[in-house]
Amino acid sequence: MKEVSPDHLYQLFNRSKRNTENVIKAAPIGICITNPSGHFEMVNPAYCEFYGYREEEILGQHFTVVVPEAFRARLSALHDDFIQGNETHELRQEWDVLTKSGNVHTIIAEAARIEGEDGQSRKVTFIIDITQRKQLEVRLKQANERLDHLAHHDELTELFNRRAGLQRLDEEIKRCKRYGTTFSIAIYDLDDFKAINDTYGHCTGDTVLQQMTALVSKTLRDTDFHVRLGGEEFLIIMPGVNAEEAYQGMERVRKSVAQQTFSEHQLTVTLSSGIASYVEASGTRLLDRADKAMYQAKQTGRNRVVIASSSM
Ligand SMILES: Nc1nc2c(ncn2[C@@H]2O[C@H](COP(=O)(O)OP(=O)(O)OP(=O)(O)O)[C@@H](O)[C@H]2O)c(=O)[nH]1
Repeated sequence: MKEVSPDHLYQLFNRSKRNTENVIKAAPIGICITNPSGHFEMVNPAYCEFYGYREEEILGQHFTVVVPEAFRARLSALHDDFIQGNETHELRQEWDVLTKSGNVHTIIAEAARIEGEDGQSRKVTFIIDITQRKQLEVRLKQANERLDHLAHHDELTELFNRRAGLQRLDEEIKRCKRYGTTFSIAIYDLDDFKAINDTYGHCTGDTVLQQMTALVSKTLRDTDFHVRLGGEEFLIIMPGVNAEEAYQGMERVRKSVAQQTFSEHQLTVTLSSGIASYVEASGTRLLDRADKAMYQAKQTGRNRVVIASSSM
């Protein structure tokens, strides 16, 4: 075997060191090396650019200069554990970090332990900026929540829509069948609402619907489920409530609507309502009975609440 001279070995070592340094310098991701006490010993240009520091500014500083105040103690402890080889956390982690100008970014950091020339451990950290991806994820989550909301709510009044209402009605019937409890529904409809649209326009009509439904929701119990069935017809599902209690509740609603004025034109409106209670009926049958009671309320002069009779 050919013998390698110490000089040659030294040259090879230096070349390898230079090569490593060049690779680190050219790397498109941020890389830093911290010493056992957590101070920066090396930062590459991508690291400096990301944090907005010049190399000479950041070298020698404690690495927590790029960590938001709230995480500093925790990250310092993790750094110590890592240097000592006691890390229990995942090496690849997501963190919020702080740039020189005070902006918070999100990074993925991955770390490796190396040995320094003094024989002590060093931590090499590789960082990838995922701020934009994070922001997109947040926007996507918000868009999905909005879509989900739209799927179950009416856009004008923000009440539950017909589909969500009918689904809830079926669930309530199942619950009552199973536990032998009861519930009531009320259907209500504004009286002569067409006249408001015809006189003041559709926009004013919309405002009246929004303000009136908000007032009704405020008057109801938290456990009641308020639904826009369509147009100016609404449904209220009242769990655990019998017909008489539902009547009292709807009388309260009817009176508060009749006493209030709506829109910039200070309009007054009244409503007619029909009530039906659960008696081993299907959702459709229950709606039908409440609808007939409401029709009777309209027929007998409007601005009133009628409980469905057993013959309905
Ligand atoms: N502004 C507005 N009007 C609506 C909306 N949905 C339904 N309407 C109106 O509500 C009115 C309903 O009219 P009708 O069915 O004749 O009922 P009404 O005038 O309230 O009379 P009664 O129910 O018999 O007391 C129509 O003018 C519809 O255009 C809506 O989202 N916005």
